Amino acid sequence: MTSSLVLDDVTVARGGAPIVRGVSLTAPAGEVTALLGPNGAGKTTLLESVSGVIPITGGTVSLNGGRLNALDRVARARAGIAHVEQGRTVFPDLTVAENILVVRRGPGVIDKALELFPELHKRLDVAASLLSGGEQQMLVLARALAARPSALLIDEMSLGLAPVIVQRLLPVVRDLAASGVAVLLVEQFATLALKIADTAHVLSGGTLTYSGPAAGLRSAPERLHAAYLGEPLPGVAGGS
Ligand SMILES: Nc1ncnc2c1ncn2[C@@H]1O[C@H](COP(=O)(O)OP(=O)(O)OP(=O)(O)O)[C@@H](O)[C@H]1O
Repeated sequence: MTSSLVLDDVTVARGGAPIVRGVSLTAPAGEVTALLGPNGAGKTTLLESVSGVIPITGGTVSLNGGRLNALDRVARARAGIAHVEQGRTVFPDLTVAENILVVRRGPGVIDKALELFPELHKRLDVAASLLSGGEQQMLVLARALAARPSALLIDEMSLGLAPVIVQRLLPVVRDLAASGVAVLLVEQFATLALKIADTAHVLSGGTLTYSGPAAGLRSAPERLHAAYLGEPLPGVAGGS
């Protein structure tokens, strides 16, 4: 069986109102799956329902064939879900090394987590609050990796970062996926996400309006635009 994160007909409500409706998608190990869509479409809500921050109200979420619905957030993390939430949530008073060791202790943990981030390796004893925004985002990613996840959910990695930093981070996300992780990437800058994504899904008004190869949107901005506006694209919407 190929390892992957699978959402089947997922519905999520907030404050009694349905926000996400009938979303089915697969994020396979080794690939970057982009989840795009306009503000308020429900992207963050969907990621939160996968990691267990909020419950799903219908459908199933499974990882590597195991159903996650009944598991709380901690159990889902143990099962292999890592969630990098919006806002670069480092522990500001802890050093770079300590931020990683919070997740896992043991020989080689820091070296392994920082394999893709040589700039952080030079600053192991620096308090996280003294890092730049880009370095903090790297640390959040490194910390997520320390848990050795099967699936990594990344919410708006580029928020507030200079384009040059985002350009540095994107290939890292690609490498991460190449190491065997299923990456589900929510990103406000669709063109950036499409550069590294294998597959893309567009969520508009809580439902998927495009599911297909990222290349299908990279080369056709008008299709991306139509999907953002909520126009289901024939033959590709709603699938996995
Ligand atoms: N805690 C909450 N209680 C009730 N409604 C909420 C809550 N959080 C978000 N919402 C609503 O859910 C909808 C989807 O929000 P969500 O943050 O998931 O969208 P998004 O696609 O991630 O948007 P953005 O790109 O702006 O972050 C919005 O209408 C929002 O107002």
